[in-house]
Amino acid sequence: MIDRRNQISEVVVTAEEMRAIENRIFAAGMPVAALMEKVAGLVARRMMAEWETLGLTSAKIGVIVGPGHNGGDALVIARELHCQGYQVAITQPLAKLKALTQSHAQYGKSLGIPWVSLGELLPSCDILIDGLFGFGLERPISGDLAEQVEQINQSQKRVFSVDLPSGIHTDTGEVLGHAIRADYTFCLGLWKAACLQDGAVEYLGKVELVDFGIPLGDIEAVLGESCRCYRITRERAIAGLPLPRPLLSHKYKAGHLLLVCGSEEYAGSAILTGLGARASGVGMLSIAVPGSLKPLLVPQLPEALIIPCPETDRGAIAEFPDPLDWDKYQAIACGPGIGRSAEPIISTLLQVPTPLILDADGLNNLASLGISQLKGRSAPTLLTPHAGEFKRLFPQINPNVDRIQAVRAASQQTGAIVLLKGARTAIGSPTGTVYLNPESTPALARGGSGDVLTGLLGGLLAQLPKAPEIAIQTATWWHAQAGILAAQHRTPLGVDAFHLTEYLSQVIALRAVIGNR
Ligand SMILES: NC(=O)C1=CN([C@@H]2O[C@H](COP(=O)(O)OP(=O)(O)OC[C@H]3O[C@@H](n4cnc5c(N)ncnc54)[C@H](O)[C@@H]3O)[C@@H](O)[C@H]2O)[C@H](O)CC1
Ligand SMILES: [K+]
Repeated sequence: MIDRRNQISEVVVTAEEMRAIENRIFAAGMPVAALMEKVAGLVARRMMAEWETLGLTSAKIGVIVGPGHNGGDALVIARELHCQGYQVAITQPLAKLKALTQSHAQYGKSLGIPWVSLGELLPSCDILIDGLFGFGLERPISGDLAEQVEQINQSQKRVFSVDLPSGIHTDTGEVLGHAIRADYTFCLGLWKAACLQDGAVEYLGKVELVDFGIPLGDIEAVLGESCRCYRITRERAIAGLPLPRPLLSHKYKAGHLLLVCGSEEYAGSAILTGLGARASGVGMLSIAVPGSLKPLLVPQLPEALIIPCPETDRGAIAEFPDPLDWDKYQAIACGPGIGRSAEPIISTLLQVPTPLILDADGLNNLASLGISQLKGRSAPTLLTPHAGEFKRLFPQINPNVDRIQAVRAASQQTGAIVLLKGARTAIGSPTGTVYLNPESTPALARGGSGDVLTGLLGGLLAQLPKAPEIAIQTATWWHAQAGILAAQHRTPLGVDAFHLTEYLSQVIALRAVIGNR
């Protein structure tokens, strides 16, 4: 039972995949009308439960019915609400309806549910149900329909979307011309990719999956093993925590991380990255910084071994001290605050056969060297760009539309794991698998928060050097959850990077419910 719920909640599909899964169900004998009845009945019950919680049981309901089966779902919902005593009215912007949708419309009319224009509906209802389009949207919304969508958005009514906010592209999350802004989206059966794409974030409102019992066998038959897209659930993230620690552990068994960060100009970066790493529970932490930063770091991170490096005349790391025993590190994380002229440092690190994270100026220097430098790497490389850094590294790939395809392409091009930061951070692996973080907070859009992630990820990677794809999912989820908790306690304005580091342990203690792990 629990197993099914966990598995379903981590699957992410495209429109094409959803249609193929649905077709298998129909081919096996499930009548289309029966499935619609089941799905829409579940949604109607969830809506009524939600309105009870919100104190909206006497709300007047306006239902927007589109031409396809999304409209059919909306009609079943409208009928159920009407039968339960809700005051319901329907608007149908397009005359032509698919046969099943037409049949539900006919029955709805026979029950006396009023059919009105949008102009009449809007002033007379409190809540709107959006059943205009679902995953069948095939072209931009235009003309009179576009005007109606804008009227809906301007009406400020509470909108509950069925499957997706109408006008949102199911795979990319793009607004196709115009889209309805939902307050609540009930995604049907499996998570559609749009629910985890940045482009749709402002249109989705609160999102909820309505599991209607799709057989796991049908999902597996369609998705197979390769090119899968996963939502990073709490369970997936917790599975990557290096807990429980072995009872007979010692510090060198919990990984040794080398951070390479900081410069005279960005001295604080080294501290924030170090504090992020500290929260990971890493056994040993070494931090290579320009020599003059050592006195600054020791009081902040007394447990760390500080490696003072020769400096450039601008106070950046010029080179690593010689000799440096690279073999003792299980992971290296480089970039925060190192400055733009650190190409020799990056070139050296690329030769080291140890899992390597590059972030911030580590990425900008890599862009100057060229991503072809990654080809010869014998250990995993993890790149953690924001959209600007991503564009410098991959000028041919647009990171702002379909972020799933963007990270997949970048990862396959370089052989590196590529994490594209955003409201819904996307992580691509060279196998084609993509991982998406479902929840975050704009409070994290702030200088230094990425440094904390780099440290945290480095610390986890040092403990899981053979499982970089697990470490990066856990770090991404953990960092975002710490931001959410910090924003709850301190308001979104109080989530500076330093305080964020203090919430990393708290979030594990509170949210992971790890018991005695
Ligand atoms: N996933 C499932 O197993 C179930 C899904 N259900 C619901 O069905 C829709 C998908 O239904 P479909 O009929 O394929 O598509 P839509 O309702 O989204 O609309 C298609 C309809 O609209 C026309 N159209 C497309 N784009 C435009 C446009 N820009 N302007 C005008 N008209 C457009 C197109 O020609 C079609 O006629 C899914 O989202 C669920 O809500 C089932 O009810 C249950 C099982
Ligand atoms: K919809």
